[in-house]
Amino acid sequence: MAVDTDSEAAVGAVAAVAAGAAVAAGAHPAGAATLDSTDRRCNAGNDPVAVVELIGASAAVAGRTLWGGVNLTVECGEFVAVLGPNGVGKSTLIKVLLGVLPAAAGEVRVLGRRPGAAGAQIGYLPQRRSFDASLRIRGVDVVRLGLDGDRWGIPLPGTRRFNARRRAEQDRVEEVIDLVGASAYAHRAIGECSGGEQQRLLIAQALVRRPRLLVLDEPLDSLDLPNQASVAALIGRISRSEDVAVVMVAHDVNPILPYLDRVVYLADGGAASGTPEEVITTETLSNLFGTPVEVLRASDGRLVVVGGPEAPVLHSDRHTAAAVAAPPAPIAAQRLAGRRPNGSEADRAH
Ligand SMILES: Nc1ncnc2c1ncn2[C@@H]1O[C@H](COP(=O)(O)OP(=O)(O)OP(=O)(O)O)[C@@H](O)[C@H]1O
Repeated sequence: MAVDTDSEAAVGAVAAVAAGAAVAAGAHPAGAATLDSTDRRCNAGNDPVAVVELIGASAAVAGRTLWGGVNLTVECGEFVAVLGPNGVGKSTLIKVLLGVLPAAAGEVRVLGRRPGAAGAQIGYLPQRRSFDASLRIRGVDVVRLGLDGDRWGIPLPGTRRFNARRRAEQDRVEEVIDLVGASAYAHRAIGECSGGEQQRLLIAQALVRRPRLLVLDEPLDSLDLPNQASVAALIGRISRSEDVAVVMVAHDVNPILPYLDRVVYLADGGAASGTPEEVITTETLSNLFGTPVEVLRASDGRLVVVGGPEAPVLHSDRHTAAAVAAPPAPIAAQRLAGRRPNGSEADRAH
């Protein structure tokens, strides 16, 4: 979200970002229960409920079908990218997962429930956030808004229960700041932090309630290449260490390629899903877009897409067509091979 120089607007932006977390938190009354981590682990891979499941799903806005036939299963701790050209409906897919927009057809389940019903277990980072340099709110306070940004009323301090909850919350805020590597600057004003530092703090905010699903809308947008690489590595590490499934909209797959389990590639009316090796191929993308598309692999493992309506994995800056990609990022075949084998077919529907 862009913020102008008016500091009031900037404060509004903080609230709006917190509201992003709160949208995900839904009407869940924040409290000690939300800090309990005992029910959020992957259960050694035996969890019977997929975190996200789409079966033949399609979406439409203003009577226009954006994409359709999406089949996707995201298991606990998996990292999935949503790819496709500008305006194809990537953010719309996120709206469907959050329950903001109903699917036009097919079935969508999030943590075994209808979208929107499991809000407290979803951390959400909306698209295009930034803070004005004059904003004085500290990073740690922005993270804390992820815990209590949706809490109304004045708490009654002094009680043992209140104090215990405050301590637990404080511990969690510090823990998650440490997790994203933001301890060195979390007590500075957020407006003084760099774009990459702000992004880490916002990821901490989305994680602070220990969500089982992290939904990120272009979190690498507007970061320089080194920051794209380090934030991508952070998200990949968190998906494993915190057992949180990640669904991330991306315009350039290369920074996240080493960490991905699956991709969903959206095209006008259709979609393809599967492992990156299955989907990001000359054959699959040519079929999907109905026009010749060539996928080239550079010697350092980067993927370059040539042709088609747009080359979404080609460029790191979504506003230029320059063939710049992430730092060396070979596909970690062993990582992909080590993941759950189910759902690995490239589905195509058009
Ligand atoms: N409320 C709405 N009414 C009408 N059209 C809409 C509405 N919301 C989104 N759209 C249209 O739906 C299409 C998909 O939008 P969406 O934001 O999901 O695309 P996207 O793939 O995320 O795009 P980008 O990569 O540019 O962020 C766009 O053409 C957009 O203009």
